[in-house]
Amino acid sequence: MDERGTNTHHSQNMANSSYASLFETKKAKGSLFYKLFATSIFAGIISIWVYRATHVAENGKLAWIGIFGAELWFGLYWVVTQAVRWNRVYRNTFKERLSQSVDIFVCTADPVIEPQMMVMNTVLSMLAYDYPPEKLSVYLSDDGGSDLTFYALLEASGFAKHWIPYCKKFKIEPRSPEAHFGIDSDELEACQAQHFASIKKLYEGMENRIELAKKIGKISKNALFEHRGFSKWDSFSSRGDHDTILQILIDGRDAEAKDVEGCRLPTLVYLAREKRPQHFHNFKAGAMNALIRVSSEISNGHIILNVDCDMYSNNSESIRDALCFFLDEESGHEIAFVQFPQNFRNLTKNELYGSSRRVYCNVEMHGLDGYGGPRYVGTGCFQRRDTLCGRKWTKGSMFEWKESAITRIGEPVVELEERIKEVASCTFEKNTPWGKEVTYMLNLWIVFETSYKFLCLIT
Ligand SMILES: O=c1ccn([C@@H]2O[C@H](COP(=O)(O)OP(=O)(O)O[C@H]3O[C@H](CO)[C@@H](O)[C@H](O)[C@H]3O)[C@@H](O)[C@H]2O)c(=O)[nH]1
Ligand SMILES: [Mn+2]
Repeated sequence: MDERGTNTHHSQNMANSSYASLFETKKAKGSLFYKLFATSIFAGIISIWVYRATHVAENGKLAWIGIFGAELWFGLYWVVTQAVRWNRVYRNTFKERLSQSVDIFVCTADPVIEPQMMVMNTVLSMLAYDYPPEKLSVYLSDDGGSDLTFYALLEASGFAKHWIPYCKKFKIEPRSPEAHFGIDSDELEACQAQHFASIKKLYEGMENRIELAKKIGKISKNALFEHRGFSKWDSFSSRGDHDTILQILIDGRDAEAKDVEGCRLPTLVYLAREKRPQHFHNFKAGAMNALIRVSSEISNGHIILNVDCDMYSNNSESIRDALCFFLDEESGHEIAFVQFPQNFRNLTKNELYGSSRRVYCNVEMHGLDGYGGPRYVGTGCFQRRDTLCGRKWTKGSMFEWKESAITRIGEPVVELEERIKEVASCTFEKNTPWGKEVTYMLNLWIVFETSYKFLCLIT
């Protein structure tokens, strides 16, 4: 793989224009030392083999065979592990000049095993990304078709008006409320401590209302009457048999959609795609397909981020980090996705089960990156919308950003929702070019459909 950002081709480019790379690639520090060290170990292994082969034991032949076999296996294993350690590269971003629109898809499927508060923490951490709100849209796909999840999202959209400005003001990391409220408030500065207490109270209020609604099995009468969205459940028979429910909870086009400090808010959409018993729904892949189509009619973001509902963003700058790769003028057009592998929270220092996946994340992924890119890991992945919609890669072609159609400006929300409901129907993919060519069958397209270079960024 070429050494993007540091090679000679790049320096020529620098001389010709004012082009500045958006990321740099650095070889691992001490790589020469490591190679020498590895070579010396390899020499040691060979000497052991030679010694063993030339010193066949007279007595105890069985033991000799056993030991030689073990040494051969160890040597072989050691050589194989070097493949992902030999050529490590690390990448850093430069986050200026980023202006693309981004659509975030959060998928949930079961209102019981994926509790509402967990899902809302995911959504809130996405809404609070450090990125211009008018270029950010968050879509919650609810395959459980639960009015309780819809209610929780409605509550979260209200809480977001306090949470987003709080995060920005105090540069909170990470931006999942639950993770933040777990910290020790005694360590905060006096001015933040006061805000911390009041926003925590708001959060607990929201949590209590959601848990109460769950307990009594229905949404509080007030909320029911307040929001037109609940009427969509009138024709709902079961989670496997219902019409599309699409609700734009925060309309980013509306200049009046503001947080408590008067700043614009990102768009927030609830989608429960149509489900019918006679049509197979294809799990997360089916949800992703519906989300791609629905979002193309609402925000049509250039870049799509998909996350499972059981993870939250750990770094509010991830969008800008990812864009630095996609927007690189020299090689950005060769990159189909940038991913942030999932990590676990609350690991103990001495955890024994390999859950921190240190070697995988800090060594082997970079090792594979050195050869052109690691494999796709499913969630936490930024993708170009056009690559998901069947754009073919041709060598040397530069990627052109098309501005999203602005025809929707001025169209009332209710009409917009009704018009695009159809693209989330369970029969949309039948006998249409979309169904034949585009259908995003979970993860497989990456392997079979693209010849892009894949890139991995771990922060
Ligand atoms: O009908 C369904 C079933 C699942 N999901 C969602 O899909 C996500 C992943 O499903 P899960 O059952 O949690 O699978 P995991 O094995 O935990 O997921 C890993 O493996 C999947 C398949 O490779 C990837 O898509 C995921 O991103 C990756 O985290 C979750 O957010 C679900 O809510 C739906 O939206 N609709
Ligand atoms: Mn999961």
